[in-house]
This record gives sequence, C-alpha cells and structure tokens, in this order.
Amino acid sequence: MRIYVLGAGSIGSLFGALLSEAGEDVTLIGRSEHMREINERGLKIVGIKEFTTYPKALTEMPPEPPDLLILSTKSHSTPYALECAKKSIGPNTWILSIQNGLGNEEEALKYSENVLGGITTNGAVLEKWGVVRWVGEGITIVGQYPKGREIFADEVVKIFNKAGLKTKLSENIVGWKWVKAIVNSAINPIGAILGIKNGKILEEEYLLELAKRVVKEGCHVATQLGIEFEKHPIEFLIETLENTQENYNSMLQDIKRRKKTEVDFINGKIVEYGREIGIETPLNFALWSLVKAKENPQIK
Ligand SMILES: NC(=O)c1ccc[n+]([C@@H]2O[C@H](COP(=O)([O-])OP(=O)(O)OC[C@H]3O[C@@H](n4cnc5c(N)ncnc54)[C@H](O)[C@@H]3O)[C@@H](O)[C@H]2O)c1
Ligand SMILES: CC(C)(CO)[C@@H](O)C(=O)[O-]
Repeated sequence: MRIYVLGAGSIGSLFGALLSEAGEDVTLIGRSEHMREINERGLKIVGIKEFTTYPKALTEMPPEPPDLLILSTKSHSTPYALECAKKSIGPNTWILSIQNGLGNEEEALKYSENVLGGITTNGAVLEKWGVVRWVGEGITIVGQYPKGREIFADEVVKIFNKAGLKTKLSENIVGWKWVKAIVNSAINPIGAILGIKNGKILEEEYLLELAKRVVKEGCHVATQLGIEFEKHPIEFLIETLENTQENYNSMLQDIKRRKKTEVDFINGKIVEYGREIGIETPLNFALWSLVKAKENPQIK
C-alpha cells in the first residue's frame, strides 16, 4: 500500500515509522528540518520500542496519488495542508485523519468522498529532528466517516495491526471522534489553564466535578445532533485520566511552547455546533475563551 503521512510531526512520524518498518511504502511529508534529518540519518523511534527506519521524507506531497493519505497535522493546519495536497489526491485515495478535535473529516470530504475517521490514544513526542519518543502505547480506532463499513477500512486495520499499532474497526467512527473530543474538551483546557498534570483533575474532587459537567454539556450537544456513543464519555473521561495521570496534556504543552492550541476544534466546535441547534454551552465557552486568552501574547 502506498501511504503518505501529511503532517509528519510527533504522532504522524510514529505511525509512519511503524508502517515503514513493517515494509509498507511510506512517504512522510513534514517540516524541512525533520525531513532532512530523516533523509540523512533515518527516523529513530525511542521509548516503547527502539528502532530506526528509512521512509521517504519530503516537504511536499509527491504527484502520484497514494492509496492512503494519513492526515496528522494539528487541526488548525488541516485546511491549508489539504489545499496544498489536493493535486495528489486521486479518485481512489482514502484520507484518514488521526487528529484530535472535530471538523477535520468534514474538511477532508471537500477533497475526497473516501474519508476514514480515526482516534488514537498512542502518545508520541518529537524530541528532536529525526527522533520521536513513543511515550504511551494505546489503541487506534478507524472507520468509514461518518459511519458505515468500507472494505478499505478493514485493509487499513489489518496493516496497522501488522505494524504493531493496536487497531480496531468501528462502523460508528463519528461516535468515537465525539467521545474523544468531549473528553479532550474537559481535560485539555482545565490542565492548560491551571498548568497541571491530568492526574490532578482526578485527585481534586471539585476539578473532577467540573470536568464531568463539561463532558455532560458536550454530550447534550452530541445527542441532540444524533451522535451515538460507542462508550459513555464519563467512563472514557475517568479511564483516560487514570491512564494518563503523569501527562501534561497536549493543549498545555502547546501553551508552554507558545504554540497555537487546538481549542477552536475542541471546545470551540462544541460551542459552534451547539449554537447551530440552539443549545448554549456556557462551560465550553468559558474554557474556550480562557484558553484563547492564554494563547494571546498580548494578554499577560
Ligand atoms: N502527539 C500525540 O501523542 C497525539 C496523540 C493523539 C492525537 N494527536 C493529534 O494528532 C494531531 C497531530 O499532533 P502532533 O502532536 O503530532 O503535532 P505536531 O505539531 O508534532 O505534528 C504536526 C506536524 O505537521 C506539520 N505540518 C503542518 N502543516 C503542514 C503542511 N501543510 N505540510 C506538511 N507538514 C505540515 C508541522 O510542521 C508539524 O511537524 C493533533 O490533532 C493531535 O491532537 C496527537
Ligand atoms: C488523552 C490526552 C488528553 C492525554 O493527555 C491527549 O489526547 C492529549 O494530551 O491531548
């Protein structure tokens, strides 16, 4: 299978490295410094597994259409990334988003009707150019977006598992995307605003109660939109907090690095979808606003 990873940073490089190591035809597309290091010394994975692999590494998509385009930019980079990639998206290309947040698959559907949604609880950090640390082994769930059963999705699940990425198929991937986004909508902004590890939210009763209320607000919007959950978000919230107690979540890491966060595609989208159906979401709006303020260098 010809696979391109568009936005090969932390998680994209991990997926690309494992697939390349398993013998798939993988091309990474990412930042020039990272791609140059990979071309010169290979892509080194450390942490859960240690190996070096040698996928092709470019700063632009090659012209030949891939069978699978794995989308792994931050959500705010998706529109531009896909617009630049469109000349290489063929009639048989499938686009798979493994991103957090809502709206990425809708963006991909503007360029292809062949879209797969995906969530992953694997954790990866780009430590330095050419080196990615696999910090947490998790599960990846993939399915035809928004729902349904596409044979190609079975093929993706098979090659992901062969590459060592524990992966399951879902016929309701939109349900999983919402569960993950709703859990992120509670954990990420609370951790980002307070500068605390995920485990602190579990320990402090009032913070856990706040997180549960944020989750319930997101659930209200989702159920009104007809979203059916594969796992109850409150259960997934507790499970995620228990499994990632030592994590500084990605939104907090972006704030610390003075990088744009994905809050617009997590809490912001829940507010936006809520408004479209006449549901106010004051907790999501408050958290969204506070994170936007923390992102704003003018506000000290
Ligand atoms: N890192 C993780 O452990 C993890 C886990 C689960 C989900 N996610 C999600 O996956 C997505 C990516 O996260 P990440 O941590 O890998 O981010 P990252 O910033 O490490 O990687 C994204 C990469 O995309 C590149 N990029 C952006 N626009 C591009 C373009 N037009 N062409 C080529 N490259 C481009 C950036 O340079 C960057 O290196 C996010 O939605 C995140 O929430 C990450
Ligand atoms: C699950 C999660 C919240 C763990 O920190 C992760 O999705 C993150 O950091 O965004």
